Amino acid sequence: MSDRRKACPDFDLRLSMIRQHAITVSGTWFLWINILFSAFILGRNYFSPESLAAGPHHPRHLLEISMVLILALSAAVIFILRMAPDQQAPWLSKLTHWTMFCLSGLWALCFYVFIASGDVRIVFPFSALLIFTALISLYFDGRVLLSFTLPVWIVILVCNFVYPTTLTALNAILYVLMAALFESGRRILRSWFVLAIRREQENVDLINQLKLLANRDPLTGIANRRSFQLLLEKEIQRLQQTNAELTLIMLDVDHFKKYNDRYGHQAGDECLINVARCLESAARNTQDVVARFGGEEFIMLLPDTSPQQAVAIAERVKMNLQALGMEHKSSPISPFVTISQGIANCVKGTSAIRLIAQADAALYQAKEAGRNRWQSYQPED
Ligand SMILES: Nc1nc2c(ncn2[C@@H]2O[C@H](COP(=O)(O)OP(=O)(O)OP(=O)(O)O)[C@@H](O)[C@H]2O)c(=O)[nH]1
Repeated sequence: MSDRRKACPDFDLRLSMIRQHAITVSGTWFLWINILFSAFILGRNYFSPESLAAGPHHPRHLLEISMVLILALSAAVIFILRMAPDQQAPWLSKLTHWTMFCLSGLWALCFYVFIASGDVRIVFPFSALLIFTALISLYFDGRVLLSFTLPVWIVILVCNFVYPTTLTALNAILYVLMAALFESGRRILRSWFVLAIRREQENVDLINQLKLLANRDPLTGIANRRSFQLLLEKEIQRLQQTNAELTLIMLDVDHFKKYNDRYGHQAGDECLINVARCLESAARNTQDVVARFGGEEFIMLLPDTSPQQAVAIAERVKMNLQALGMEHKSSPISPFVTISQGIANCVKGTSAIRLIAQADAALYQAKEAGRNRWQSYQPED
C-alpha cells in the first residue's frame, strides 16, 4: 500500500511539521553549498576570464551579478534562519522555499551565460553537482526541490538546443538520464524519511498507550491508585511551598459485597462505573482528581479546597448518586446504592500516608455512624 493511502490526518500533520523543520535545517546546509559554488564561479571568472571570452555571446557581467546575488541572498537567509526566535515558525520554511526558487533562477541565468558564451564543459558536471546536492538536502519536500531544480533543468535543456555544440545530442541524453536517476533517488530517500517518521509516531503512540495503562483504572477509566499517589505527593509538596489548601475525600460503596451477591459481578462492575461517573460529575474542574483506590473504594484529591468546599462536594456526590437511583435491594440502609465518605484536610507537615489514613479513619466513622453519609476527620484528643 502506498504511503499516501495509509496516511491518517495526525500522521500527515506530523509529517508536514517535521518537513517544515527539516527544511530550515538542511536548507541552511544547502545555502552554504550555494555560497561555496558561487564563490568558486566568481573565482574562476576572475582568475580565468578568457573561459567566457569566446563566442559572440559573453555577457560576463550577468554572471558576476547573478553570483554576487546568490552569495548575498544565501548569506542573508542563513542569518535569518539562525537568528529566528522560533525555529519551528512556519514562515521560515516559506522563506526557504522562496529563496530556493530565486536561487534557481540565478543559477539558470549562470548556466545560460556558460552555454551562450560557449563555455559548455563546466555545465554538465556543475549542474549535476548542484542538482544532486539539492536532492540530498531537500528530498523530503518535492515542491521545494522542484522549485529549485526545474528552472535550472529547463534552461540547460533549452539552451542546449538554442546554442548547439558537437555534443548536443549526447548532452540531452545525459540530462534525461540524470533526471531519471534524480527522481528514483528522490523516491527512495523520501520513502525512508516517511518510514522513519511513521516508526517514530508509532513509538509515541505506544508510549502514550503505556502511560494511559499505567495511570488509568481499566474498569472505570478514571485515575488509578498509582497515579493518585503521584499526584498527591506533588500536591503535598506544593502545599509546603504555598499557603494553598488540600482536601481528600475517601469514598466506599455501602454493602457492595451484598450488591455483587444479589446482582452478579458483571452488574457490580457496571455499578462501579456509574459511581465513578457520579464522582466525576461532582468534581469541579480539571484540578480535582477522581481515582479508584481499590475494589469498591474511591478517592477524590481536591487541591485548593477548604474543608467547607469539600463538604459541598461530598453532598453533591450523595445527590448525584441519589439522582441515579441504582437499585440495591439487599442493602439494609436504603433500596438504592449509597456511599460513605471520609473527609480529611491537609495541614502543613502532614505526609501523604498520614493524610490518607485520616480520610480512611473519617470514612470508618461515617460507616460506624450508619453509612450513606460523610464525616470530617476529627483528631483524637
Ligand atoms: N464487581 C466487582 N466487585 C468488586 C470489584 N472489586 C472488588 N469488588 C467486590 O467488592 C466487595 C467489597 O466487599 P467488602 O470489602 O466486604 O465491602 P462492603 O460489602 O461494601 O461492605 P462495607 O464496605 O462495610 O459497606 C467484594 O465482594 C469484592 O469482591 C470489582 O472490580 N468489580
